[in-house]
Amino acid sequence: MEDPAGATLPVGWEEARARVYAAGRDAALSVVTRPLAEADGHTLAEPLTPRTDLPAFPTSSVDGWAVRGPGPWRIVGRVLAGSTPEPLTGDGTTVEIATGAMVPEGTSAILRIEESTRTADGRVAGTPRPAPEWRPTGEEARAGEELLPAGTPVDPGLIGLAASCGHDSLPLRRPPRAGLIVFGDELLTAGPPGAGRVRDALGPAVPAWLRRYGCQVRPADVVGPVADTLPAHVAALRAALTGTDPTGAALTGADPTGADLVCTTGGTMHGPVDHLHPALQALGADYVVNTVAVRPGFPMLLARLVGDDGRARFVAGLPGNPQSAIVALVSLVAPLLAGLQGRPMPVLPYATLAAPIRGRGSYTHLALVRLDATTGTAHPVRHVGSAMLRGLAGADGFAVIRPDTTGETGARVPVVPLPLLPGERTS
Ligand SMILES: Nc1nc2c(c(=O)[nH]1)N[C@H]1C(S)=C(S)[C@@H](COP(=O)(O)OP(=O)(O)OC[C@H]3O[C@@H](n4cnc5c(N)ncnc54)[C@H](O)[C@@H]3O)O[C@H]1N2
Ligand code: MOO
Repeated sequence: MEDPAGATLPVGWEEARARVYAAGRDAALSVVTRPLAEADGHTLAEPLTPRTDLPAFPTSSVDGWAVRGPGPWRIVGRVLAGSTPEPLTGDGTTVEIATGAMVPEGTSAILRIEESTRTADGRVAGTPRPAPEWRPTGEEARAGEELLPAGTPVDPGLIGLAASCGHDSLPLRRPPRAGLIVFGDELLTAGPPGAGRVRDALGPAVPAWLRRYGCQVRPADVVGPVADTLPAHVAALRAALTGTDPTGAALTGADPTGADLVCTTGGTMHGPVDHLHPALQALGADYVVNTVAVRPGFPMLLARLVGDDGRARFVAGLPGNPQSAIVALVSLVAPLLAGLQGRPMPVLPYATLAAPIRGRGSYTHLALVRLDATTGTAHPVRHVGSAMLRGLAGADGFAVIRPDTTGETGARVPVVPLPLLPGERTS
């Protein structure tokens, strides 16, 4: 979208998220079949259904005696887990049964071993509990019943369920492959900042954030700082998107299909050495989103390139200011990745503001907060300038203060989470 002066008009934050999610869905990664042991971190491409009823047969929940009719009962055999028992045909008979064993046809009750006694002539006596001591066929699920929908992330809980449902492998969407290109001649990659130069804070951090969103990022796919020239920008982007080195040769060990998503940092504005927009133009990219009405981070963008193979690949332009880059990750990259994997749009949790947060006029304000899980409250943190990372390193996410509003104490607001792992930020 262009205004009459030729400058791009920023799109609303919610609209931008909806657009990038839809673009991801339209370019959803192809479906592959993977054995269960390799399925973690993938996404269900089809609903998960059991191959049989669960349990597949009536299953004893206790060690004891499967009895028929009134007691005492004469012992006629034994059934262990893992076999198909003969039916109990006569009243007054019993078989010893193990937990997990298939209950013989004709069983009227199961008597726990510790609640049974023996008569003088060796028969089993006792009173079975009134509630059945076995799990009936189909108690947990019926064959073909939808247990989890397509788009569900595969985690260890799902993997265990799939195995119990009888699956050896599943149709899945793989984790996206991502790369990072850092722009900026002023960046140092080692040692303390000074003399006009700052440390590259994004090259080491963004790949780790991307991995927490489930991306595969290989060390070789993290490139830069790239020289502040247009040809260097074009070459770096082309190489990352195609899996070749900047001279066009295939990279040793590189995936010849390139990354699904390439993030870049810096150069999103139109300064003298900001080459991202001209580089995208040179590569024939089209914008899904080009600047967003959000503070900080408004110059963020998402562009799409369709390769010779017809596949869409994406470039997420993260602004150079370090906090703004992370705002762009949570704002655009997270919904894009959800779409690419066929997952639902991320649902934002709500929290109650423990202190006021100012609005940013007609822009959405993403304000770093620490969450208190016990009270459900969000607490603004300090040191939140867009060039700073101090506040972010102690925060759980960003409170969303909608355009033309102020975050009053006590207001319920959505929170965009940082992709933290269990145990992080617990102190
Ligand atoms: N005339 C205007 N100038 C700027 C505006 C504006 O509206 N008008 N907006 C500012 C905002 S807001 C942002 S955000 C930045 C975005 O600029 P770029 O994406 O082009 O980023 P750079 O100019 O390359 O760098 C900005 C800033 O961030 C530092 N930086 C860059 N990369 C890294 C890194 N990997 N690690 C640490 N720090 C990094 C860089 O040194 C600059 O200080 O534009 C403003 N300007
Ligand atoms: O929006 Mo800039 O991204 O405020 O620092």
